[in-house]
Amino acid sequence: MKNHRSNRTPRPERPASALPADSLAFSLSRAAELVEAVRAGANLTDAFEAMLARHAEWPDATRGAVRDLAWGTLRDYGRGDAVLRQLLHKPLPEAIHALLLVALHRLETRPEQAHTVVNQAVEAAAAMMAPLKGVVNGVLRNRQRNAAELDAELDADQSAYYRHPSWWVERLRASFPQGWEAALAAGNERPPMGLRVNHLRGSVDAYASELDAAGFAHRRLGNDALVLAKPVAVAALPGFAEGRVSVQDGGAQWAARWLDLAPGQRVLDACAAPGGKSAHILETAAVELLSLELDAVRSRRIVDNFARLGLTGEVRTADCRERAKWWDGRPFDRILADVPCSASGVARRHPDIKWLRRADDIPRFAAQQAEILDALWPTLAPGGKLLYVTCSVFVEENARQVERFCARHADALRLEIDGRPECQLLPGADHDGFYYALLAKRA
Ligand SMILES: C[S@@+](CC[C@H](N)C(=O)[O-])C[C@H]1O[C@@H](n2cnc3c(N)ncnc32)[C@H](O)[C@@H]1O
Repeated sequence: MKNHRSNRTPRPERPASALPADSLAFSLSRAAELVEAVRAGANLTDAFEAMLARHAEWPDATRGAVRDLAWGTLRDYGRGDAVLRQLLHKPLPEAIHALLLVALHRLETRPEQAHTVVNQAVEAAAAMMAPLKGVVNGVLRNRQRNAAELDAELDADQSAYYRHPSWWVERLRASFPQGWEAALAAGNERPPMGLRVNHLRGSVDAYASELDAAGFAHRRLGNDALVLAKPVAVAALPGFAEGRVSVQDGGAQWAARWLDLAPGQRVLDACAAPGGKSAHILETAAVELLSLELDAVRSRRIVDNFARLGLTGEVRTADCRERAKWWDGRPFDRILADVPCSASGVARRHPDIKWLRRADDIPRFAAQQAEILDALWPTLAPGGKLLYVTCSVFVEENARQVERFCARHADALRLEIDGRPECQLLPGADHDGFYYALLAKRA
Protein backbone atom coordinates (compact mmCIF):
# COMPACT_ATOMS: atom_id res chain seq x y z
CA MET A 1 0.00 0.00 0.00
CA LYS A 2 1.05 3.57 -0.58
CA ASN A 3 2.16 5.34 2.59
CA HIS A 4 -0.16 8.33 2.61
CA ARG A 5 -3.74 9.18 3.21
CA SER A 6 -5.15 11.50 0.61
CA ASN A 7 -8.43 13.04 -0.43
CA ARG A 8 -7.73 12.31 -4.06
CA THR A 9 -10.56 12.69 -6.54
CA PRO A 10 -12.00 9.26 -7.21
CA ARG A 11 -11.46 8.01 -10.72
CA PRO A 12 -14.44 7.45 -13.01
CA GLU A 13 -16.57 4.53 -11.97
CA ARG A 14 -16.66 1.21 -13.72
CA PRO A 15 -20.02 -0.08 -14.83
CA ALA A 16 -20.84 -1.94 -11.62
CA SER A 17 -24.14 -0.14 -12.21
CA ALA A 18 -24.90 -2.94 -14.66
CA LEU A 19 -25.37 -5.18 -11.60
CA PRO A 20 -28.59 -5.25 -9.56
CA ALA A 21 -28.07 -2.91 -6.58
CA ASP A 22 -29.35 -5.50 -4.12
CA SER A 23 -26.98 -8.23 -5.34
CA LEU A 24 -23.89 -9.44 -3.54
CA ALA A 25 -21.97 -8.88 -6.80
CA PHE A 26 -22.83 -5.18 -6.61
CA SER A 27 -21.68 -4.85 -2.97
CA LEU A 28 -18.51 -6.82 -3.69
CA SER A 29 -17.60 -4.57 -6.61
CA ARG A 30 -18.32 -1.35 -4.69
CA ALA A 31 -16.40 -2.54 -1.64
CA ALA A 32 -13.55 -3.44 -4.00
CA GLU A 33 -13.47 0.16 -5.22
CA LEU A 34 -12.97 1.30 -1.63
CA VAL A 35 -10.25 -1.27 -0.98
CA GLU A 36 -8.54 -0.27 -4.20
CA ALA A 37 -8.66 3.39 -3.13
CA VAL A 38 -7.10 2.54 0.25
CA ARG A 39 -4.39 0.48 -1.45
CA ALA A 40 -3.60 3.64 -3.42
CA GLY A 41 -3.27 5.60 -0.16
CA ALA A 42 -6.78 7.04 0.35
CA ASN A 43 -8.55 7.37 3.67
CA LEU A 44 -11.31 4.73 3.86
CA THR A 45 -13.92 6.91 5.57
CA ASP A 46 -13.36 9.77 3.12
CA ALA A 47 -13.58 7.39 0.15
CA PHE A 48 -16.81 5.86 1.50
CA GLU A 49 -18.39 9.25 2.18
CA ALA A 50 -17.49 10.42 -1.32
CA MET A 51 -19.07 7.25 -2.75
CA LEU A 52 -22.26 7.77 -0.75
CA ALA A 53 -22.42 11.40 -1.85
CA ARG A 54 -22.46 10.19 -5.46
CA HIS A 55 -25.14 7.59 -4.69
CA ALA A 56 -27.80 9.20 -2.58
CA GLU A 57 -30.21 6.72 -4.20
CA TRP A 58 -28.65 3.67 -2.48
CA PRO A 59 -30.92 2.15 0.17
CA ASP A 60 -29.56 1.70 3.69
CA ALA A 61 -29.13 -2.03 3.11
CA THR A 62 -26.76 -1.42 0.18
CA ARG A 63 -24.77 1.18 2.12
CA GLY A 64 -24.48 -1.20 5.05
CA ALA A 65 -23.45 -4.15 2.87
CA VAL A 66 -20.73 -2.16 1.06
CA ARG A 67 -19.44 -0.76 4.33
CA ASP A 68 -19.35 -4.13 6.07
CA LEU A 69 -17.46 -5.72 3.21
CA ALA A 70 -14.90 -2.92 2.85
CA TRP A 71 -14.27 -2.53 6.58
CA GLY A 72 -14.13 -6.29 7.11
CA THR A 73 -11.75 -6.80 4.20
CA LEU A 74 -9.38 -4.20 5.59
CA ARG A 75 -9.56 -5.62 9.12
CA ASP A 76 -8.52 -8.95 7.55
CA TYR A 77 -6.15 -7.43 5.03
CA GLY A 78 -3.03 -9.11 6.41
CA ARG A 79 -4.57 -12.49 5.70
CA GLY A 80 -6.12 -11.65 2.31
CA ASP A 81 -2.89 -10.11 1.12
CA ALA A 82 -0.96 -13.25 2.12
CA VAL A 83 -3.50 -15.50 0.37
CA LEU A 84 -3.06 -13.57 -2.86
CA ARG A 85 0.71 -13.83 -2.52
CA GLN A 86 0.20 -17.59 -2.35
CA LEU A 87 -2.15 -17.78 -5.29
CA LEU A 88 -1.17 -15.11 -7.82
CA HIS A 89 1.79 -15.71 -10.05
CA LYS A 90 1.65 -12.36 -11.81
CA PRO A 91 0.12 -9.01 -10.90
CA LEU A 92 -3.52 -8.33 -11.74
CA PRO A 93 -5.12 -4.95 -12.42
CA GLU A 94 -5.70 -3.20 -9.09
CA ALA A 95 -9.49 -3.35 -9.41
CA ILE A 96 -9.49 -7.13 -9.75
CA HIS A 97 -6.88 -7.58 -7.04
CA ALA A 98 -9.13 -5.59 -4.70
CA LEU A 99 -12.19 -7.59 -5.76
CA LEU A 100 -10.38 -10.80 -4.88
CA LEU A 101 -9.48 -9.44 -1.45
CA VAL A 102 -13.12 -8.62 -0.75
CA ALA A 103 -14.32 -11.99 -2.05
CA LEU A 104 -11.70 -13.83 0.06
CA HIS A 105 -12.86 -11.96 3.13
CA ARG A 106 -16.45 -12.91 2.41
CA LEU A 107 -15.50 -16.54 1.79
CA GLU A 108 -13.77 -16.64 5.13
CA THR A 109 -16.56 -15.01 7.12
CA ARG A 110 -19.44 -16.82 5.36
CA PRO A 111 -18.06 -20.25 4.44
CA GLU A 112 -21.59 -21.62 4.23
CA GLN A 113 -22.20 -19.28 1.26
CA ALA A 114 -19.03 -20.23 -0.59
CA HIS A 115 -20.80 -21.22 -3.81
CA THR A 116 -22.77 -17.95 -3.97
CA VAL A 117 -19.74 -15.87 -3.06
CA VAL A 118 -17.64 -17.30 -5.89
CA ASN A 119 -20.48 -16.91 -8.41
CA GLN A 120 -21.19 -13.35 -7.36
CA ALA A 121 -17.51 -12.41 -7.43
CA VAL A 122 -17.33 -13.74 -10.98
CA GLU A 123 -20.44 -11.69 -11.87
CA ALA A 124 -18.78 -8.62 -10.40
CA ALA A 125 -15.59 -9.27 -12.37
CA ALA A 126 -17.64 -9.69 -15.55
CA ALA A 127 -19.15 -6.22 -15.02
CA MET A 128 -15.79 -4.66 -14.11
CA MET A 129 -13.32 -6.32 -16.52
CA ALA A 130 -14.99 -9.18 -18.36
CA PRO A 131 -11.79 -10.85 -19.70
CA LEU A 132 -10.63 -11.45 -16.10
CA LYS A 133 -13.69 -13.23 -14.79
CA GLY A 134 -12.05 -16.61 -15.43
CA VAL A 135 -9.04 -15.57 -13.34
CA VAL A 136 -11.29 -14.55 -10.45
CA ASN A 137 -13.12 -17.86 -10.67
CA GLY A 138 -9.84 -19.80 -10.81
CA VAL A 139 -8.20 -18.01 -7.86
CA LEU A 140 -11.22 -18.39 -5.59
CA ARG A 141 -11.74 -22.06 -6.47
CA ASN A 142 -8.05 -22.73 -6.00
CA ARG A 143 -8.23 -21.18 -2.55
CA GLN A 144 -11.16 -23.43 -1.63
CA ARG A 145 -9.61 -26.59 -3.09
CA ASN A 146 -6.31 -26.16 -1.28
CA ALA A 147 -7.58 -24.57 1.91
CA ALA A 148 -5.92 -26.94 4.39
CA GLU A 149 -2.46 -26.66 2.87
CA LEU A 150 -2.69 -22.88 2.34
CA ASP A 151 -4.00 -22.28 5.86
CA ALA A 152 -1.05 -24.12 7.38
CA GLU A 153 1.30 -21.73 5.57
CA LEU A 154 -0.75 -18.72 6.63
CA ASP A 155 -0.50 -19.66 10.29
CA ALA A 156 3.26 -19.29 10.01
CA ASP A 157 2.97 -15.79 8.51
CA GLN A 158 2.85 -13.22 11.33
CA SER A 159 0.96 -10.52 9.45
CA ALA A 160 -1.56 -13.05 8.12
CA TYR A 161 -2.01 -14.73 11.49
CA TYR A 162 -2.50 -11.56 13.55
CA ARG A 163 -3.98 -9.49 10.69
CA HIS A 164 -1.73 -6.60 11.66
CA PRO A 165 1.56 -5.49 10.07
CA SER A 166 4.56 -7.31 11.55
CA TRP A 167 6.20 -4.13 12.90
CA TRP A 168 2.96 -3.39 14.79
CA VAL A 169 2.80 -6.92 16.24
CA GLU A 170 6.43 -6.73 17.37
CA ARG A 171 5.98 -3.38 19.09
CA LEU A 172 2.93 -4.53 20.95
CA ARG A 173 4.57 -7.80 21.97
CA ALA A 174 7.61 -5.93 23.34
CA SER A 175 5.53 -3.37 25.26
CA PHE A 176 2.76 -5.59 26.66
CA PRO A 177 4.10 -9.10 27.28
CA GLN A 178 0.82 -10.00 29.00
CA GLY A 179 -1.82 -8.30 26.89
CA TRP A 180 -0.47 -8.04 23.35
CA GLU A 181 -2.24 -11.04 21.80
CA ALA A 182 -5.61 -10.20 23.32
CA ALA A 183 -5.21 -6.59 22.15
CA LEU A 184 -4.44 -7.70 18.60
CA ALA A 185 -7.39 -10.09 18.59
CA ALA A 186 -9.72 -7.37 19.91
CA GLY A 187 -8.31 -5.01 17.28
CA ASN A 188 -9.64 -7.35 14.59
CA GLU A 189 -13.17 -7.42 15.96
CA ARG A 190 -16.01 -5.08 15.18
CA PRO A 191 -15.83 -2.23 17.70
CA PRO A 192 -18.27 -1.89 20.60
CA MET A 193 -20.78 0.96 20.51
CA GLY A 194 -20.36 3.11 23.60
CA LEU A 195 -22.91 5.69 24.74
CA ARG A 196 -22.51 8.77 26.92
CA VAL A 197 -25.58 10.05 28.69
CA ASN A 198 -25.92 13.85 28.83
CA HIS A 199 -26.15 14.40 32.59
CA LEU A 200 -27.74 17.79 32.00
CA ARG A 201 -30.74 16.11 30.38
CA GLY A 202 -31.22 12.98 32.46
CA SER A 203 -29.53 10.34 34.58
CA VAL A 204 -27.65 7.26 33.40
CA ASP A 205 -30.11 5.09 35.36
CA ALA A 206 -33.09 6.63 33.59
CA TYR A 207 -31.46 6.28 30.19
CA ALA A 208 -30.47 2.67 30.88
CA SER A 209 -34.13 1.94 31.67
CA GLU A 210 -35.13 3.50 28.36
CA LEU A 211 -32.67 1.26 26.56
CA ASP A 212 -34.16 -1.75 28.37
CA ALA A 213 -37.65 -0.69 27.34
CA ALA A 214 -36.53 -0.27 23.73
CA GLY A 215 -34.99 -3.76 23.81
CA PHE A 216 -31.37 -2.62 23.46
CA ALA A 217 -29.24 -4.89 25.68
CA HIS A 218 -26.34 -3.03 27.26
CA ARG A 219 -23.84 -3.01 30.11
CA ARG A 220 -22.51 -0.19 32.27
CA LEU A 221 -18.81 0.57 32.75
CA GLY A 222 -17.10 1.96 35.86
CA ASN A 223 -17.18 5.48 34.43
CA ASP A 224 -20.94 5.39 33.71
CA ALA A 225 -20.42 4.76 30.00
CA LEU A 226 -23.01 2.41 28.52
CA VAL A 227 -21.97 -0.19 25.96
CA LEU A 228 -24.58 -1.72 23.70
CA ALA A 229 -24.50 -5.49 23.23
CA LYS A 230 -25.09 -4.88 19.51
CA PRO A 231 -24.49 -1.63 17.60
CA VAL A 232 -27.61 0.13 16.32
CA ALA A 233 -28.24 3.03 13.95
CA VAL A 234 -27.69 6.30 15.80
CA ALA A 235 -31.12 7.55 14.79
CA ALA A 236 -32.69 4.58 16.58
CA LEU A 237 -31.23 5.62 19.95
CA PRO A 238 -33.87 7.05 22.29
CA GLY A 239 -33.39 10.81 22.67
CA PHE A 240 -30.44 11.15 20.31
CA ALA A 241 -31.86 14.03 18.28
CA GLU A 242 -32.89 15.76 21.53
CA GLY A 243 -29.33 15.62 22.80
CA ARG A 244 -29.88 13.22 25.67
CA VAL A 245 -27.19 10.81 24.53
CA SER A 246 -24.05 10.72 22.40
CA VAL A 247 -22.08 7.93 20.82
CA GLN A 248 -18.64 7.84 22.45
CA ASP A 249 -16.32 4.97 23.20
CA GLY A 250 -16.23 3.92 26.85
CA GLY A 251 -12.46 4.45 26.98
CA ALA A 252 -12.82 8.07 25.87
CA GLN A 253 -15.22 8.78 28.73
CA TRP A 254 -12.50 8.79 31.38
CA ALA A 255 -11.15 12.15 30.25
CA ALA A 256 -13.82 14.36 31.83
CA ARG A 257 -13.59 12.45 35.11
CA TRP A 258 -9.79 12.48 35.36
CA LEU A 259 -9.62 16.19 34.56
CA ASP A 260 -11.05 16.75 38.04
CA LEU A 261 -13.38 19.55 36.92
CA ALA A 262 -15.12 22.09 39.15
CA PRO A 263 -17.58 24.89 38.32
CA GLY A 264 -15.99 28.17 37.25
CA GLN A 265 -12.68 26.66 36.07
CA ARG A 266 -11.15 27.91 32.86
CA VAL A 267 -10.60 24.84 30.67
CA LEU A 268 -8.82 24.36 27.35
CA ASP A 269 -9.49 21.45 25.02
CA ALA A 270 -6.55 21.99 22.69
CA CYS A 271 -7.30 19.40 19.97
CA ALA A 272 -11.03 19.21 20.17
CA ALA A 273 -12.82 17.95 17.05
CA PRO A 274 -15.27 16.35 16.69
CA GLY A 275 -15.95 17.54 20.22
CA GLY A 276 -16.83 14.37 22.12
CA LYS A 277 -14.59 15.15 25.09
CA SER A 278 -15.37 18.89 24.95
CA ALA A 279 -19.07 18.10 25.19
CA HIS A 280 -18.47 15.67 28.04
CA ILE A 281 -16.54 18.38 29.92
CA LEU A 282 -19.47 20.79 29.56
CA GLU A 283 -21.95 18.10 30.61
CA THR A 284 -19.82 17.40 33.71
CA ALA A 285 -19.27 20.88 35.21
CA ALA A 286 -20.21 24.51 34.54
CA VAL A 287 -16.75 25.50 33.32
CA GLU A 288 -15.58 28.18 30.90
CA LEU A 289 -14.38 26.04 27.98
CA LEU A 290 -12.28 27.00 24.96
CA SER A 291 -12.15 24.28 22.29
CA LEU A 292 -9.41 24.64 19.68
CA GLU A 293 -9.23 22.72 16.44
CA LEU A 294 -6.80 22.99 13.56
CA ASP A 295 -9.23 21.96 10.83
CA ALA A 296 -12.07 24.38 10.07
CA VAL A 297 -14.40 21.69 8.73
CA ARG A 298 -13.88 19.60 11.84
CA SER A 299 -14.43 22.68 14.06
CA ARG A 300 -17.91 22.89 12.59
CA ARG A 301 -18.62 19.41 13.95
CA ILE A 302 -17.86 20.62 17.49
CA VAL A 303 -20.32 23.48 17.03
CA ASP A 304 -22.99 21.09 15.69
CA ASN A 305 -22.46 18.70 18.59
CA PHE A 306 -22.77 21.50 21.15
CA ALA A 307 -26.00 22.65 19.45
CA ARG A 308 -27.56 19.16 19.55
CA LEU A 309 -26.59 18.72 23.21
CA GLY A 310 -27.65 22.24 24.30
CA LEU A 311 -24.12 23.19 25.44
CA THR A 312 -22.26 26.49 25.37
CA GLY A 313 -18.54 26.75 24.81
CA GLU A 314 -16.18 28.80 22.69
CA VAL A 315 -14.93 27.02 19.57
CA ARG A 316 -11.98 28.39 17.61
CA THR A 317 -10.14 27.15 14.58
CA ALA A 318 -6.44 27.48 15.39
CA ASP A 319 -3.18 25.59 15.58
CA CYS A 320 -2.71 25.18 19.31
CA ARG A 321 1.08 25.39 18.80
CA GLU A 322 0.70 29.00 17.61
CA ARG A 323 -0.08 30.40 21.04
CA ALA A 324 0.18 34.04 20.01
CA LYS A 325 -2.74 33.59 17.63
CA TRP A 326 -5.31 32.30 20.12
CA TRP A 327 -4.20 32.81 23.75
CA ASP A 328 -5.27 35.96 25.58
CA GLY A 329 -2.72 35.38 28.37
CA ARG A 330 -5.25 34.20 30.97
CA PRO A 331 -4.03 30.83 32.29
CA PHE A 332 -6.15 27.69 32.24
CA ASP A 333 -6.97 25.65 35.33
CA ARG A 334 -7.31 22.50 33.26
CA ILE A 335 -5.99 21.51 29.85
CA LEU A 336 -7.00 18.49 27.84
CA ALA A 337 -4.34 17.58 25.26
CA ASP A 338 -6.01 14.83 23.21
CA VAL A 339 -3.28 14.99 20.63
CA PRO A 340 -3.13 13.75 17.03
CA CYS A 341 -1.57 10.27 17.07
CA SER A 342 -1.16 7.02 15.17
CA ALA A 343 -4.75 6.09 16.17
CA SER A 344 -3.42 2.58 16.66
CA GLY A 345 -5.90 2.07 19.52
CA VAL A 346 -8.90 2.62 17.27
CA ALA A 347 -7.74 0.70 14.19
CA ARG A 348 -10.75 -1.59 14.26
CA ARG A 349 -12.91 1.49 13.57
CA HIS A 350 -10.53 2.69 10.85
CA PRO A 351 -8.90 -0.50 9.59
CA ASP A 352 -7.13 1.33 6.76
CA ILE A 353 -4.84 2.73 9.49
CA LYS A 354 -3.22 -0.65 10.05
CA TRP A 355 -2.04 -0.82 6.46
CA LEU A 356 -1.39 2.84 5.66
CA ARG A 357 0.77 3.57 8.68
CA ARG A 358 4.47 2.78 8.61
CA ALA A 359 6.78 2.25 11.58
CA ASP A 360 8.56 5.51 10.76
CA ASP A 361 5.31 7.48 11.09
CA ILE A 362 5.45 6.98 14.85
CA PRO A 363 8.46 9.24 15.56
CA ARG A 364 6.81 11.91 13.41
CA PHE A 365 3.64 11.77 15.52
CA ALA A 366 5.76 11.81 18.67
CA ALA A 367 7.58 14.96 17.52
CA GLN A 368 4.28 16.72 16.75
CA GLN A 369 2.87 15.71 20.15
CA ALA A 370 5.97 17.05 21.92
CA GLU A 371 5.59 20.38 20.10
CA ILE A 372 1.94 20.57 21.18
CA LEU A 373 2.72 19.77 24.81
CA ASP A 374 5.55 22.32 24.94
CA ALA A 375 3.32 25.00 23.39
CA LEU A 376 0.45 24.37 25.81
CA TRP A 377 2.45 24.16 29.04
CA PRO A 378 2.93 27.93 29.52
CA THR A 379 -0.85 28.44 29.29
CA LEU A 380 -1.48 26.20 32.34
CA ALA A 381 -1.90 28.00 35.67
CA PRO A 382 0.46 27.06 38.52
CA GLY A 383 -1.38 24.32 40.41
CA GLY A 384 -3.37 23.53 37.26
CA LYS A 385 -3.64 20.08 35.64
CA LEU A 386 -3.02 18.87 32.13
CA LEU A 387 -4.44 15.54 30.96
CA TYR A 388 -2.45 14.05 28.10
CA VAL A 389 -4.45 11.61 25.96
CA THR A 390 -3.83 9.54 22.87
CA CYS A 391 -5.77 6.77 21.18
CA SER A 392 -2.46 5.01 20.57
CA VAL A 393 -1.03 1.77 21.92
CA PHE A 394 2.59 2.64 21.13
CA VAL A 395 4.83 3.65 24.04
CA GLU A 396 6.72 6.24 21.94
CA GLU A 397 3.55 8.33 21.80
CA ASN A 398 2.55 7.56 25.37
CA ALA A 399 4.78 6.69 28.33
CA ARG A 400 8.03 7.73 26.55
CA GLN A 401 6.44 11.01 25.46
CA VAL A 402 5.42 11.92 29.00
CA GLU A 403 8.79 10.87 30.46
CA ARG A 404 10.58 13.12 27.98
CA PHE A 405 8.20 15.99 28.67
CA CYS A 406 8.83 15.76 32.42
CA ALA A 407 12.58 15.70 31.77
CA ARG A 408 12.24 18.98 29.80
CA HIS A 409 9.95 20.74 32.32
CA ALA A 410 11.15 20.87 35.90
CA ASP A 411 7.82 22.36 37.03
CA ALA A 412 5.85 19.33 35.74
CA LEU A 413 4.69 16.84 38.33
CA ARG A 414 3.08 13.52 37.46
CA LEU A 415 -0.14 12.78 39.30
CA GLU A 416 -1.58 9.32 39.76
CA ILE A 417 -4.69 8.23 37.92
CA ASP A 418 -6.82 5.94 40.07
CA GLY A 419 -3.72 4.92 42.02
CA ARG A 420 -1.55 4.27 38.93
CA PRO A 421 1.16 6.47 37.41
CA GLU A 422 -0.62 6.39 34.03
CA CYS A 423 -3.39 4.50 32.34
CA GLN A 424 -2.91 2.50 29.15
CA LEU A 425 -6.16 0.94 27.94
CA LEU A 426 -5.71 -1.72 25.29
CA PRO A 427 -8.52 -2.46 22.82
CA GLY A 428 -11.01 -4.89 24.33
CA ALA A 429 -14.68 -5.77 24.47
CA ASP A 430 -15.63 -2.64 26.43
CA HIS A 431 -13.47 0.06 24.89
CA ASP A 432 -10.83 1.05 22.35
CA GLY A 433 -7.15 1.64 23.10
CA PHE A 434 -6.35 4.90 24.92
CA TYR A 435 -3.49 6.33 26.93
CA TYR A 436 -3.89 8.84 29.77
CA ALA A 437 -1.30 10.68 31.84
CA LEU A 438 -2.07 13.49 34.29
CA LEU A 439 0.43 16.29 34.91
CA ALA A 440 0.27 19.16 37.38
CA LYS A 441 2.22 22.40 37.27
CA ARG A 442 4.07 23.07 40.51
CA ALA A 443 2.57 26.13 42.20
C1 LIG B 1 -7.69 12.77 18.63
S1 LIG B 1 -8.52 13.98 17.75
C2 LIG B 1 -9.42 14.77 19.04
C3 LIG B 1 -10.68 14.06 19.43
C4 LIG B 1 -11.53 14.92 20.35
N1 LIG B 1 -10.81 15.32 21.55
C5 LIG B 1 -12.80 14.23 20.77
O1 LIG B 1 -12.85 13.61 21.83
O2 LIG B 1 -13.79 14.31 20.02
C6 LIG B 1 -7.27 15.16 17.46
C7 LIG B 1 -7.76 16.41 16.80
O3 LIG B 1 -6.70 17.36 16.87
C8 LIG B 1 -6.69 18.14 15.71
N2 LIG B 1 -5.35 18.75 15.63
C9 LIG B 1 -4.22 18.21 15.11
N3 LIG B 1 -3.19 19.05 15.26
C10 LIG B 1 -3.67 20.15 15.89
C11 LIG B 1 -3.10 21.37 16.31
N4 LIG B 1 -1.81 21.61 16.11
N5 LIG B 1 -3.89 22.28 16.92
C12 LIG B 1 -5.20 22.03 17.13
N6 LIG B 1 -5.81 20.87 16.75
C13 LIG B 1 -5.06 19.95 16.14
C14 LIG B 1 -7.04 17.15 14.62
O4 LIG B 1 -7.54 17.81 13.48
C15 LIG B 1 -8.09 16.29 15.32
O5 LIG B 1 -9.36 16.79 15.08
